[in-house]
Amino acid sequence: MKGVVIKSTGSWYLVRDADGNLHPCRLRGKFKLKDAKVSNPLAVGDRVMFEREASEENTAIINHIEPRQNYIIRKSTHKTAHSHIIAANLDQALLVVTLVSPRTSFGFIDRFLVTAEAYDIPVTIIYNKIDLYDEEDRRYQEAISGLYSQIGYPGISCSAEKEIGLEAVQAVMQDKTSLVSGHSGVGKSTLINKLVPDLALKTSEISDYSDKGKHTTTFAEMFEVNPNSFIIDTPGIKELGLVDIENNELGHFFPEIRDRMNDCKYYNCRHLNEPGCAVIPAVKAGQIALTRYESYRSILAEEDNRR
Ligand SMILES: Nc1nc2c(ncn2[C@@H]2O[C@H](COP(=O)(O)OP(=O)(O)OP(=O)(O)O)[C@@H](O)[C@H]2O)c(=O)[nH]1
Ligand SMILES: [Zn+2]
Repeated sequence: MKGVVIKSTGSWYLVRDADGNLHPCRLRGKFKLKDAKVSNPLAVGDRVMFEREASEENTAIINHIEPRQNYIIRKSTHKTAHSHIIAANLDQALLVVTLVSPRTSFGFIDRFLVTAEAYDIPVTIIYNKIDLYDEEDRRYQEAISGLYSQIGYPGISCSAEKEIGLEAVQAVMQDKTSLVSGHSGVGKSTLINKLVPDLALKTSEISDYSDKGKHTTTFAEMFEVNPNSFIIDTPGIKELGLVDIENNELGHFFPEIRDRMNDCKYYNCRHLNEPGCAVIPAVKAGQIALTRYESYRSILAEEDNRR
């Protein structure tokens, strides 16, 4: 049978078949880790084939993993330790941010976008808590969402709590598997609760299975919004770890820098103070937002420090 992993605990997996039935599964022993730097062979979102074992009543065995279209990892903070695959086969990421209560920083947003670019995952930014806006906040919001949509990250404004604008969120999720991210307190849980019918029921159904496993540490869970649309929630994961980015590659992950860097005089221009740089004049002329350029510089400096 075919299915999708909706929960992974490390030692066993919960797989959803095409009819929506859940199957606790184990991985056939022959699966070795192909990538030695990664600690888990299978993650939420993986498409698998599985079969029931005659001897075991309740557990099925996964015997095939489909190649991944993409995946996101969490890098370990220890240099020697393994990275963890958080989720696989994502169509898009929805980054939930708030301009008030609390205000999401540009640094946080841009870092997330760089990672998503590196993984080639499209991002829509969800501006939540618009019910708290005053006139000034509204203007600010328009400027910020204008800035990001021009670069290629469309925005949706909503209030999860007051149920404003949720149809638009639903529309972008339709027929897709979406990762929902955002820092603590932006309203991810509130939003997911409004979007996923019977969420409490589904959560308890999943945790019924979890109790049977020994290691229940979970990194991500997948929920059905409707038969063709899924959300991947990553409780406890605030940021995606930056992937390894070579020194002069970072510009590739800022679309507005990427568009101009071919005109720089030096092929390895870092767009800091090099002569003949095509990026710096665009920042000065206001064609590239200063906040974006500052994020670029700050990520670059951090990468330098890690070397
Ligand atoms: N005014 C207002 N408050 C909201 C809205 N959405 C969520 N909240 C409130 O914001 C607080 C945080 O919401 P959560 O849904 O718990 O946020 P979260 O992103 O899941 O936070 P973590 O679980 O810490 O990751 C709660 O008190 C919510 O009631 C909104 O649209 N408007
Ligand atoms: Zn340059």
